[in-house]
Formats: sequence, structure tokens, C-alpha cells
Amino acid sequence: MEATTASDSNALQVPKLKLYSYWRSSCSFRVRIALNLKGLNYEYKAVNLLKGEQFSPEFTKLNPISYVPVLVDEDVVVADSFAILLYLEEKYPQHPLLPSDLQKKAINFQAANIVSSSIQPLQNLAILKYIEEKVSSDERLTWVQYHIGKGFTALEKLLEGYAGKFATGDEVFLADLFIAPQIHGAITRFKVDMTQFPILSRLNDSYNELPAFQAAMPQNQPDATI
Ligand SMILES: N[C@@H](CCC(=O)N[C@@H](CS)C(=O)NCC(=O)O)C(=O)O
Repeated sequence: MEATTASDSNALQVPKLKLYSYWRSSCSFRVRIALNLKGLNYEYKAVNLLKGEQFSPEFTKLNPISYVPVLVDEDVVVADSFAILLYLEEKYPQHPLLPSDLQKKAINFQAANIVSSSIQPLQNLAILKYIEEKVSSDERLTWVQYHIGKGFTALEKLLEGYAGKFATGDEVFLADLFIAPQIHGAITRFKVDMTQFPILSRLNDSYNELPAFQAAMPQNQPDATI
């Protein structure tokens, strides 16, 4: 694992934070957005998933299930993007990730979970490798597109009465941190036709304008290979 430093002139000086991340990982992307929104400076610790660095004894000590992201905040180690985001929210309350309105908060959790439980796990590296080996690479793409489509269709229905510039209104909240990376991957990696999803397409245009999202994009990470 190679260490590089991410810095931003607007970031608060909290150099003790370390983020174990992989440039193309949508789960890491969620946390990178939160760190940027909250103005938290962090050290970027690249974990190359294609080289299997997530299975190294050093990394497995940080996360026994061998997935990125992992956040290290001095002596606190938190793995899993959802857990990390809730940790950051409590420890660093600037730029809140959750609205105070209870219904809107619930919609944020629901939308985040559609992505984190019902889309992303079905497109994880190990699953795609298994389908490619046991069936075919064509089936791999058909599989991912089907599951992204199913999740995106649900999100379109869920957000119909809530979406503004962002998922639940005109402010960025938790749902956006899950939706933006999922759309980015759907377009760039899995060639999903986004014209079927007008609300999500509109949200994506808004995400693309925000510096906190731009800086978190895969292609802008120190370990990016494109
Ligand atoms: N629920 C976890 C999922 C983490 C996860 O699946 N990470 C992926 C990258 S997005 C990973 O490390 N995959 C490595 C592998 O499949 O070996 C989270 O939200 O952090």
C-alpha cells in the first residue's frame, strides 16, 4: 500500500485522518465526498484492489472483511462507508450530512441503503469475477446493468416527491453521497443508459458542478490509472 497526501487549501488541518481507499471504489468515493464537504484534510492510503492488497495481513487487521474504505482517526479505526459517514457526522458536525426533518432523514437512509445494500454489493469485484469465470463476460455486464437499473428505477420513484437540485431538496445530504458515485460508475464503467432516469440524470448534473464531488472523483485520485 502506497501513501500519498491529499491536500486542499480550504481543508481544516486535521492531518491525523487516514483514508484507505481505491480510486475506482464507489464506497471510498462516498467517504471522500464527505471529507471534502466537511473540509477535513486526510492522508490518502491507496489500496490496489486489482493487486489484491485488500487481502494483505496489514490491511485485514484494519478491516477483517478486506474491503475499502477504512478511516483511521488517531486510535479510532472505522471500516464500512456507512459507519465511517456516521462517525464523521458525530465527530465533525460541520456541514451536516443529515437533515433535521425526520421524514427527509429517513428518505436519506432509505436511498443510501438502496445503493449500499441493493446495488453496490451486486457489482463488487468478487461477484463480477465469479460471473465472468463461471458464465461469461457478456453476462457480467447484463447482470450489473439489470441490478443498477432495478435500483435506479426504485430511486426515481422514491425521490419523485423530494428531489430538488439534490436528492432530498436543494442541499446535499447523505443520499447524495451514495447516489453520485453509483451514477458515476454506472456511466463510466457499466455503460448504463441514463436517459431512462431523468431525476438521477438531473442530480448528476448538479453533482458534477460541486468542487467537493469533483475532487472525490475516481480520475482525480492519486492512485488513478486513467
Ligand atoms: N458495505 C461496505 C462495502 C465495501 C466494499 O464492497 N468495498 C469494495 C470497493 S467499493 C471492495 O473493497 N471490494 C474489494 C473486493 O471485492 O475484493 C462499505 O460500504 O464500505
